[in-house]
Amino acid sequence: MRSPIPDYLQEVLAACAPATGAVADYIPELAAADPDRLAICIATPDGAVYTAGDTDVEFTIQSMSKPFVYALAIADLGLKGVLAKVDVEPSGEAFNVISLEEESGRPENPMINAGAILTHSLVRGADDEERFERILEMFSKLAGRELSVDEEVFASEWSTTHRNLAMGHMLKAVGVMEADPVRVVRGYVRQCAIKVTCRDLAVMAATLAGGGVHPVSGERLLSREVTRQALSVMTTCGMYDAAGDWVTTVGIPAKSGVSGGILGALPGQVGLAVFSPRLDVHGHSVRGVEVFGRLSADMGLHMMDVAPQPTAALRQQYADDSRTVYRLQGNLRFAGTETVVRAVSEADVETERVVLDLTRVNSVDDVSRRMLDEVVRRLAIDGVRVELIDPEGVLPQQ
Ligand SMILES: NC(=O)CC[C@H](N)C(=O)O
Repeated sequence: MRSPIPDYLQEVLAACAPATGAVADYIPELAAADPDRLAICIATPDGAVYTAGDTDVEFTIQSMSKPFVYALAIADLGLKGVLAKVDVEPSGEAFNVISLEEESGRPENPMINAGAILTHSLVRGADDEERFERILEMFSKLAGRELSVDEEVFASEWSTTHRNLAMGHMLKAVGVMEADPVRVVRGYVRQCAIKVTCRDLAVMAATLAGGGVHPVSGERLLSREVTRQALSVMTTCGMYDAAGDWVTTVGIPAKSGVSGGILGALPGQVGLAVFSPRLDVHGHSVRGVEVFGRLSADMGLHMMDVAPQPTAALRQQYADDSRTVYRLQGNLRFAGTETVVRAVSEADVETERVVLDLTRVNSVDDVSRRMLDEVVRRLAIDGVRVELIDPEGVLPQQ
């Protein structure tokens, strides 16, 4: 059978209105982009990739680099170290606004330029070359292929980036950034000029959606904690002064870039990317926003969309002469496991044995494991022996 998913993406593409808006031209070389390109790509955390349109056309990553460099800085320095330098508050302002928090002198968040420039400076490296090489290497791993810099776009932005240089000098002047501001901004502009395709972005996003594990290589590239932090700031700050509108309508942690790409990562489900260079007033791709809205609505991807009937964790419960059996199912997290704990607490177990049957359970998170341990311990105090049936070994070892 031919998968219906590429056909669906093709349909979304065909239904797109002709793009309005204009390509970014404050970076002169970006004005040369073909404004009517359009690509959509989705990638699952287990490595399936679906594409439609110009998915293999290269463009520069621009601000979509920011969450990944933020992740690298945290991996290098620890979250506390990074938070001491860059806050995580949505600024509600444009990406290129020149501002710092009054008291702390920190940029408001790592998704606006001021925060991203400082974040770049925090990546480990003996000098700027090594720092940049580490970023490029990480991006290549995330994309699953060797990436390189678009030297024309780099030179073009570097020769006109007075605003970013002003931010670099300001960060240095207030003492929140240690490194040389001109070198850091140069590195940041190079980071923005790394070339990617829509497919690369979807795969990179799928790594975030998969909790830091690369969808194709299976390699863990980011820890769960770092991934969570990157996704969180994407949610609150990734779309700058349109973040509230985006979160409420689309509901997918995302990051846009002035080259016309938007990448989104829905935790546990899917990585998405759209490319269409014409931009709105916020610097987001006009058709990118439109397509994300449609994909989210069609595929039920809004992260706040609560499933009407989550699968019950307790599938069946019965007792015979000698034992009370609880059959559990699905992915056990706090809310589901609580229903099991409640059932056992309220049952007044009269048999000598209790069986907790996990045969149909797919996964058990840490808190659920602790809750089940506590059930076993408390029943033992009451003189009830608990037998755990876990043929697939889903219960995490302590
Ligand atoms: N929003 C963006 O993509 C901005 C990135 C661009 N390199 C800049 O610093 O202005």
